[in-house]
Amino acid sequence: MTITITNLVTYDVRFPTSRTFAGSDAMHPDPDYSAAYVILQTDSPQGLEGYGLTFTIGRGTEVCVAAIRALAPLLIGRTLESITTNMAAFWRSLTSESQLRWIGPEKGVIHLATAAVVNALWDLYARVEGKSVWKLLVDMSPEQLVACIDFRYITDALTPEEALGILQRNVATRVQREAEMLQKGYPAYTTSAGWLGYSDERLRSLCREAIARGWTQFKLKVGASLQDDLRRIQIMREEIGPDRKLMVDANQVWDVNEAIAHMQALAPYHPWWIEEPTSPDDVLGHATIARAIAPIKVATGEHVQNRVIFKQLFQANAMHFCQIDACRVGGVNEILAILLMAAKFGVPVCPHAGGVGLCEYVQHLSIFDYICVSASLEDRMLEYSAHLHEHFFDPVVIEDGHYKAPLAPGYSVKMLPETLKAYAFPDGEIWRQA
Ligand SMILES: C[C@H](O)[C@@H](O)CC(=O)C(=O)O
Ligand SMILES: [Mg+2]
Repeated sequence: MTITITNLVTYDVRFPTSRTFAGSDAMHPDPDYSAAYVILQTDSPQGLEGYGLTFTIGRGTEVCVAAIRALAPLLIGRTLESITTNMAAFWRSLTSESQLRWIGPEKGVIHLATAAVVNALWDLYARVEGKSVWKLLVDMSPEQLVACIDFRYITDALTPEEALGILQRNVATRVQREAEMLQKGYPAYTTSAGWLGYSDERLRSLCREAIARGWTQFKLKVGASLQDDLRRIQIMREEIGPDRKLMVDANQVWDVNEAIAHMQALAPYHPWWIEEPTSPDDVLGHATIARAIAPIKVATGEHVQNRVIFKQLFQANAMHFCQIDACRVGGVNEILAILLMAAKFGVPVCPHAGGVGLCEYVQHLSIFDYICVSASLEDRMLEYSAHLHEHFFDPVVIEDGHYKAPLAPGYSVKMLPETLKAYAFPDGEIWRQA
């Protein structure tokens, strides 16, 4: 079926989560979870559209919307087929557009916008094929997958031939892992008990509720005063016991030496990883921290801007867990490059999902990663945060601490029309009442 993209519509959608401190951390104490949301309209007789978003936390969403509008002429008028037959070339045409590139390149707002548009395109592609995005990827041949990747700047770490080799060695056993995913789902951890703005009582009661629901792995926000962090980690450890996993997340507030000192003080509570201990751009700083605080591990990625910085983090042994974000880097195509580099360097991928729509996105990426790339669940888990799923047509389904594999066609981020209306900023009723 040949379909043409006829229009791109974008929305600024914001949820007032700062009112309850949901999503709060040491660097972002008052996030309003938000999305620069995209609809790709087409001439499909069935009315097929593609839906994508990039995650933001309030002010600045309008800047992402403007960047998405700047990219729109690169898609409007194109047939889906002309794009999918050479995905890598299409991706490069967006990220290397001769004038827009200057305001990146491949980073910041223009790259967030690229992600929204590229993800909307994958959503459309999957809907046309009648598959969920993970299944669309799983059904592609290794050659087709490699043809989606722009290898510019990463061939010193991963060549197309090596990427092909990784994918090919897993082909024979894909079917078993796909059946396992459909039956058991992908293991997860919860972030929802430990937001920084929650009181000690709330932290305690949310840990209890989460355990009752079957959660076995927990993340706690840290990075306030050491005294507060010690008190809060003690509460979480008391509640979850010595055997359940506890991870901590500082959201970039520390200098390198502060991170080391702080983590040495928290070490008696056995955190499994420290996430974003310092600036996401500081590759060598992460490596220094990783060496100094072993056996505590280092995780990062939600603010890592592109495959080039991920490459350096891998090359420098600077992170033990790779936390891809579905819309920080340039959408599915760039994620494929990062998953394959992670496999080559033997680093488990545990995606970032604390945000609106991120859980919906990353379930597809982790399920694909397991079936086709890593072929392992060891030390791997997907983040889960409990808020705002009710705004999607196909919200994530969690059972017993696992994500159920999504089966509906697309990438799962299509929002309800009433949500787009009520939470539109600044004119939706939620904001007019504020
Ligand atoms: C501002 C976001 O909620 C951020 O704190 C999420 C995050 O760091 C995570 O989920 O990890
Ligand atoms: Mg984080």
